[in-house]
Amino acid sequence: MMRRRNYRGAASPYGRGRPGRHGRRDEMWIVPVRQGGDIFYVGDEFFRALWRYRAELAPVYWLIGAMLAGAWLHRIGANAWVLPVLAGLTGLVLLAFRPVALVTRYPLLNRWRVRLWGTGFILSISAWLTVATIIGPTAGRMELAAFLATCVFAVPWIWREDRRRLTKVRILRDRFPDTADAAGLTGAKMVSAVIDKWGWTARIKLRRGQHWTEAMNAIPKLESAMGARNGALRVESVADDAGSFTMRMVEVDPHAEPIEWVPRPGKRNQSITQPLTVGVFEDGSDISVPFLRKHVLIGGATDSGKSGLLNVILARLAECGDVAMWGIDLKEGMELAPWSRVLDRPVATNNETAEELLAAAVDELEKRANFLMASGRREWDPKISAPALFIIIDEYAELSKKCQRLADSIARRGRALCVNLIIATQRPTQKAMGEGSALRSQMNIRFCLRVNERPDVDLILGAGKLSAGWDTTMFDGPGKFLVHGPGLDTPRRGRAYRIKDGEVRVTAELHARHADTGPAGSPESGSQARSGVRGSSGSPSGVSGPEMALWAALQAAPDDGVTVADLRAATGQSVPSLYRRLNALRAADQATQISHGRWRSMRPFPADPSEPGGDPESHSE
Ligand SMILES: Nc1ncnc2c1ncn2[C@@H]1O[C@H](COP(=O)(O)OP(=O)(O)OP(=O)(O)O)[C@@H](O)[C@H]1O
Repeated sequence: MMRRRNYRGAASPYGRGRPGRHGRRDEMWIVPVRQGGDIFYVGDEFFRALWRYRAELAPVYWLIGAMLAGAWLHRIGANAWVLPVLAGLTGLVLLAFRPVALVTRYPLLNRWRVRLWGTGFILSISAWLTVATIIGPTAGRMELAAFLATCVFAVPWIWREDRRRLTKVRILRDRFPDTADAAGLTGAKMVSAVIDKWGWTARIKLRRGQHWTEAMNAIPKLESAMGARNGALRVESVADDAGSFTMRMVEVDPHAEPIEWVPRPGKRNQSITQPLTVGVFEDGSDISVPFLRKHVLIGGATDSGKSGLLNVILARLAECGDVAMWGIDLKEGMELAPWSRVLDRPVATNNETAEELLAAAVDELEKRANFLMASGRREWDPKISAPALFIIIDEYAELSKKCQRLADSIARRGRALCVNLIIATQRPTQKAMGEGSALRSQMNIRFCLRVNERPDVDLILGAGKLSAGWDTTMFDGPGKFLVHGPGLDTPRRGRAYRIKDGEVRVTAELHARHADTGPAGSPESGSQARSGVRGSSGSPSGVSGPEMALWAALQAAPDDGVTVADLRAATGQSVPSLYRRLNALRAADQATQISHGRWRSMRPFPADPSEPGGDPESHSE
């Protein structure tokens, strides 16, 4: 078989058409030879460095560029002063109006500080060039002026956070071959790196024939080669490539100090269908927890940070447009009071109002179950018009037996229906959770903060967790926890964000669902507590939203249908939105128009739940 020839004419046994590697036994040594002597090599490296570090060297290039441009304009003649003036004006106009293409290419222009810097830069350089055109770039003190202006603009340019990060990435990448060599991973290359607050993460490509587990074994050597502290480095495999790995260097212990709360931008534009970030793992990565259709248990000793974590979860849920929340706080409503405008029902502060609230939740759950059965579906898909309902219970052990029975019922049946519990308690013993209750086993996400007794870990996280290495008795600061749940099955130490009282107030204000009416049981909220809930979307349709109210009204409609005016009253929706939904239901063969302006459901009797049915909500709103 003819072998393909490489570029030097040597036959490659691998037929790749490129030079073979040094040292193959059946191959002669091929040493790449540079044309020219050492001076060319040095020159080559020098120009490469000028290009590679162009961002850092930019101030020098500006200075040289300005001097050359000034000299050229001056040679053209004094009348050319109009050119730098026009160029400067164009720059200022572009900066002021920022065309989409420009901002897409340079997103930093969205920052006012960058624009301020840009305005100053354009004004200075066009003014200097105008004068240089008329009197010459070296006349008087023109060079000094250019040098000083360059220094002034270079400081923020060099100091920019992202530029410093970029420089650090480059240094890491350039040094990595030596580091890898020292750790016995000769030939490994850093392909990319990202710097963050706590350290950096890099993707490493190993030499062919090496496996990522070799990097795992080389961790102590890598730490030593990089001069890092013990335990600072983590190595993880890359799913689709056994010869690559991800290297995470934690330079600053993220848990050494409280981690400040980071709100999400925008107003209620998050969704419960996405995991919510509640804190930071010890390696600096975000703790993203999937709350959708999950019951949550938070356990820990006094002052371990349960209420703090509960506040973070509430803040994250408040940011979701497709979530409604109710609260029970038997510490006289102290913990949940700041959230009263976010909660869709007055906070229950005693066992009587808690019982009403939980009974309403069971009622809601049954309505949802009937609705899903009638529409042939099994799971509630939360959306703004049909939100997921979370019932937050601080200090569960204080609830009466009757309340606990209702909560147990919600825990058993509420998951698929998006009626979920978030419970905080110190020790979830069988007694505290209610005798004969299966509530604990229904909790799919469990946060275990510091506990005083080792067996409490098993109580909170589940039997066998302590012996499997989940131990929180040694945790020193408040807010530190281990979390167990779907996708969270290794004991990684996490710390919740610290959300201060002021931030709670700001978040609650930003995501307020209604005007404040005080806790349940207070005179001003009495009528609401009795009548049920505040409409989660301002409609009279209750927490399930207009979608379910519409469906219920269509199902209850007589044979000659229900009028659009009645549907409006039942759902609180506008006529165009109602017609949009009605047409979608009609297209799905679930509703029919009997006569002008009169509608009813096509399926007045509950369908067989095992039968795959249409989804009345699957149409765009
Ligand atoms: N993530 C956190 N980071 C830093 N400090 C925190 C954090 N969470 C809570 N703290 C602080 O720890 C202290 C106790 O917190 P918290 O009240 O939440 O504990 P707790 O477990 O609810 O206590 P208790 O059982 O007495 O209600 C408070 O001073 C709070 O500011």
